[in-house]
Amino acid sequence: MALLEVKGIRYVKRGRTILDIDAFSLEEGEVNALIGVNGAGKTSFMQILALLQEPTSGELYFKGELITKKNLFTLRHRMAFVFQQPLLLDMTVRQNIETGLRIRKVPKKYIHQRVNIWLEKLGINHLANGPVRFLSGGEAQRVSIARALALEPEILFLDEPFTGLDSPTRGQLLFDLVKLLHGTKIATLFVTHDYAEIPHLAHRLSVMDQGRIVQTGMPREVYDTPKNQTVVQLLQWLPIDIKNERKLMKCEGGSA
Ligand SMILES: Nc1ncnc2c1ncn2[C@@H]1O[C@H](COP(=O)(O)OP(=O)(O)OP(=O)(O)O)[C@@H](O)[C@H]1O
Repeated sequence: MALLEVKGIRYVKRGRTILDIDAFSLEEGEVNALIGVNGAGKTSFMQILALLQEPTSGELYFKGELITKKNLFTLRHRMAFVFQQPLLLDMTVRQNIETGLRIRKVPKKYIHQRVNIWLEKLGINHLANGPVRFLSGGEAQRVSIARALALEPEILFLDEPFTGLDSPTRGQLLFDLVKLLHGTKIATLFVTHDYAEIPHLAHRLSVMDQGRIVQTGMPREVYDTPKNQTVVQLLQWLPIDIKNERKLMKCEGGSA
């Protein structure tokens, strides 16, 4: 069963249809990369999935249960969001991670221990008691990811989390995140404009165009059988390893 499922979502703003999505699902434990040109509707869609925005019409289901105003608040607490900008509070690193746990009413006695675990996992132990205002972009994004993962969400939304980071910082953070996510059952939807991240991180790829999901599938599948010209055009920027992987499979007698 899908963890999160969309049925016939429309999102209209100032008379304009921003999203018109027949069906979409996020499966348990999967990392799904959402791509599309600027303005395609990725952030709007993610905010609706994360229950931060209400669609104009349509239905969302969490583990088969219809999401309504009644269960919205509880279900939102089973999700976490990492924004493009870390959006940290002007306090210490530790306090930033603790705040979300307090809001979600995690018992006090567990908070310190849980924060320690995620400080360690994100490699930011040494920054714990310092103010966030002196952090570099990469460090701040690590805090933001630690804050989200410390909530132990069932679904994680990452909206271009590596934007603005230099290549080595981005590469290391990506490497660490892959290890963390693939070692958990957290379903993740991440928006990216850097297609080099896709083969490392994503089990599935979803392509968005003008407010619609035009194709979803394994990255190589989508690359091999693009549904339309938009997908073809976008995927010409896919990194060489996906293309090579396809050739490699052929050489090894694979079916690709
Ligand atoms: N509150 C709003 N009111 C009116 N239009 C909006 C609103 N929010 C988003 N839009 C429009 O909806 C479209 C989709 O925006 P969105 O930010 O979701 O796209 P995106 O794919 O995330 O873009 P990018 O890659 O540039 O971040 C854009 O044309 C945007 O101008």
